[in-house]
This record gives sequence, structure tokens and C-alpha cells, in this order.
Amino acid sequence: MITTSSRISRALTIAGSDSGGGAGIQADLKTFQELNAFGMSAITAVTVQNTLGVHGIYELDAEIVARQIDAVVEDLGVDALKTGMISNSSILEIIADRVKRYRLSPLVVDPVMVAKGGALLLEKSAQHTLVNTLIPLARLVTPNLPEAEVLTGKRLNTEDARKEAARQILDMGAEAVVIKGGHLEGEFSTDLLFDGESFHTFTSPRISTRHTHGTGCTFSAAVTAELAKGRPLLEAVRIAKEFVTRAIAHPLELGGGHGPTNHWAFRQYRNQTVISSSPRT
Ligand SMILES: Nc1ncnc2c1ncn2[C@@H]1O[C@H](COP(=O)(O)OP(=O)(O)OP(=O)(O)O)[C@@H](O)[C@H]1O
Ligand SMILES: Cc1ncc(COP(=O)(O)O)c(N)n1
Repeated sequence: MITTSSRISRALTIAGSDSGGGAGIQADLKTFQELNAFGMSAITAVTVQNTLGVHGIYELDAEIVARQIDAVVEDLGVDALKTGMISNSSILEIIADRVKRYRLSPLVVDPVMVAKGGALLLEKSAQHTLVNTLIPLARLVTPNLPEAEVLTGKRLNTEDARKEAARQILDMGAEAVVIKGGHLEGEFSTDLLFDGESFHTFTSPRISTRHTHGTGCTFSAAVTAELAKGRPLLEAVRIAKEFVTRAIAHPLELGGGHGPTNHWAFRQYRNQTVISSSPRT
């Protein structure tokens, strides 16, 4: 007999708390809920944050992060998980230990480094630890353009350079990568997926708005929710792009700075398809 709990898709986020509710754990849990996945969390740091910026960061001990993961895994179970802000090497290492120990998968790694307002969310000295610990365990890595440049050590101002960077990130051990296009210039925001076999693009019109706080968290959480439901990667990325595009297109106009996106919009405007996707080789 199938029990109720075995039909519920369970998604875990391991990330920082954003008191302003637009990014981090809060964005992830809202996204999981909207996509019908049961959300669980392991908090790595508490940030004092609003739409005007990050006003304080309080890292948790690595052991506290590990114990949250233990508690979730040992009782509730995990169908897919993602990581977001992880500020230092000891937290990175203990998360990697738990991912391996419990064979947690599929894992989406959002290599959060710097907040939109400029605050450093990952210690510079921990960048190489991220490459050595979590990236080799990832089903998908989702860097934005500046993060992909840090990971590869290259300027990525052409599509060919971004394709080469995607290959380089797979050489680090990840199974797939999406280099996100939010930081590109021009009239489109195009995300580039490489799964080791072929390239795919997911394109939306670039929306002119200052309310893009937490777009990366929301995107990677949406991929994670869809993977938790058992969707293939390509389909999960397509849905995530649709989710984040609607969330940006229907802003809430909250706060005096970079406001949050609208996590209700995917459900509320369900008949609006705004993106196009194309396979590339
Ligand atoms: N102005 C925009 N118009 C349309 N789509 C956008 C815009 N900005 C970002 N996106 C989309 O949002 C998603 C996140 O991309 P982005 O490059 O902003 O990530 P990020 O910098 O990691 O986000 P954050 O750090 O705010 O969490 C991608 O799918 C990207 O294409
Ligand atoms: C806890 C936390 N995680 C991630 C981000 C990145 O989001 P953004 O680049 O939009 O500031 C953030 N600001 N805070």
C-alpha cells in the first residue's frame, strides 16, 4: 500500500536566512510550497537583511548545520536538496560529509558568493573549498555570470567563452551546469544549460525592474522542487525559468531598495508562458 508520506515530494534547502524574506531560506521555502514540494531547511547563517542591503551576518557553527541535516534525514527523508549561502569552509566541508554519508541526491548547488547589494556571502578563502567539496557532488550547479567567472578564473563576455566555462565546471565533477543570464546585457535574459552532452538555452525578455532580490535562490529552489517530484533535469530547469520569470514580471513593490520577487505569480498567472527554450549542440 502507498502511504500518504511516500507520495509527498520532500525538498531540503541548506542556506542562509534572509530576514527580509526575498532570498535565502525564505525564498526557497516559498518556492517549494508554490511548486507542491514539502520544504525543509538547515540554516547556515542568520543575516540581518532588508531590501536596502545586508546589515549583519551571524554564521552558525558547522556542527549546528550538520545536526539540522541529521534531524531531517533521519526522520523525514529527502527527495532532492539545494545549497545556497554557505559562508565558510568548515560549513562547506560538513555539508559535503553529510551529503556523502547519507547519499543525498539530487543536489543543486547555487554557489552564492556576493549579494546584489555587494555584501560578501562566501569568504574569499572558501571559494576553492566550494570547488573541491560540493561541486563534485552536484547534479546541477547554478552560477550567475560573476560566480562562473570566479569558478573558472576567466572573463565570460562571449557565448563561446560561457560554453567553455560550462565544460570547465563539468570537469570539476558536476553533472550539469546552468550559467544564469541575469547579469548579461541586452534585451534578453538567457540561461545556458550544459548537461555534458548538449547545450540548451532558456530565454526570457529582460524585465526592467529593481525588484530582483533573490532571483537566483528562487530559480535553484524551483529546480530542486521539480527534481524532488522526479522530473528530468531539462524539464525542471524549464519550469524553474518560467517560475522565476513570472516572479520578476509581477513585482510586489515592497521596500525602498531591491525588492523581493513575487512567489505567488507562477500560480496566479498560470496561463502566461513567457520563456522560450531551445536545444543547442
Ligand atoms: N531582469 C531580468 N529579467 C528577466 N529575467 C531575469 C532578470 N534578472 C534575472 N533573471 C533571471 O533570474 C534567474 C536568476 O538569474 P541571476 O543571474 O539574476 O541570478 P543571481 O545573480 O544568482 O540572483 P540573486 O543573487 O539575486 O539570487 C535567471 O533565470 C535569470 O535569467
Ligand atoms: C541569505 C541570502 N542568500 C542569498 C542571497 C543572494 O541574493 P541577492 O543576490 O539577490 O542579494 C542573499 N542576499 N541572502
